[in-house]
Amino acid sequence: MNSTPKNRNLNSKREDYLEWHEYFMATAFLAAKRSKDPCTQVGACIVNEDKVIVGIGYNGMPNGCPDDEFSWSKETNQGLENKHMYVCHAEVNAIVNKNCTNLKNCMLYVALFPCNECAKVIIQSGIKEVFYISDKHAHKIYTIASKKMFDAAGVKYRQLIPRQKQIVIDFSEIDWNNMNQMPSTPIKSNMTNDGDQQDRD
Ligand SMILES: Nc1ccn([C@H]2C[C@H](O)[C@@H](COP(=O)(O)O)O2)c(=O)n1
Ligand SMILES: [Zn+2]
Repeated sequence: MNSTPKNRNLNSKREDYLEWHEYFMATAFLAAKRSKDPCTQVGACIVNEDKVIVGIGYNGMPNGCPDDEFSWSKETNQGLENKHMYVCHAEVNAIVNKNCTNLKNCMLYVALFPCNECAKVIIQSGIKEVFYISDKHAHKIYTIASKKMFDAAGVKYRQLIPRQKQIVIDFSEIDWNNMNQMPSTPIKSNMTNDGDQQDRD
């Protein structure tokens, strides 16, 4: 997939570029890298009819609920110490983070098939199609409920089978000569706050 300058033909169009589905799903997977969930990191990316990304989200604690204070455990049945009480799913965060008026006829890309709570919000938002990679909870009642609602509401869903298992992001690609000669120094970020996606300051 990634060709180095040495073996790349610089006189004709690249052939190994990402196709749209891969690009949007990879964007969802990149967003998932922001998740603090120790067990499962999920990202979601919403795309409009013009193939413009209009919303991105990942699973995380709600606004104002510090992710180093709220429990990330799921081992306990003690309701208040179980993360499932609190975590906002990636799909809902992508929907509430939308940067357009409405999501009518949009497509949603998400790693895991949406649960029933997200399915309700997806339907209400106007999203018309869901692309996912894994349906590993297909046997669970909440997934069956999701599909029942999607079928009734006319929301299509389709599993994506990626052409390759991995897409590598290599920061040194943009300046191959210089960056590969540099000692590996940490990338400095000017973002002082590592707050979650709703923290804008
Ligand atoms: N479609 C989905 C499915 C799951 N999530 C989130 C919810 C939790 O933070 C995590 C699943 O945790 P697990 O039960 O695997 O420990 O993934 C989501 O955002 N969207
Ligand atoms: Zn959900």
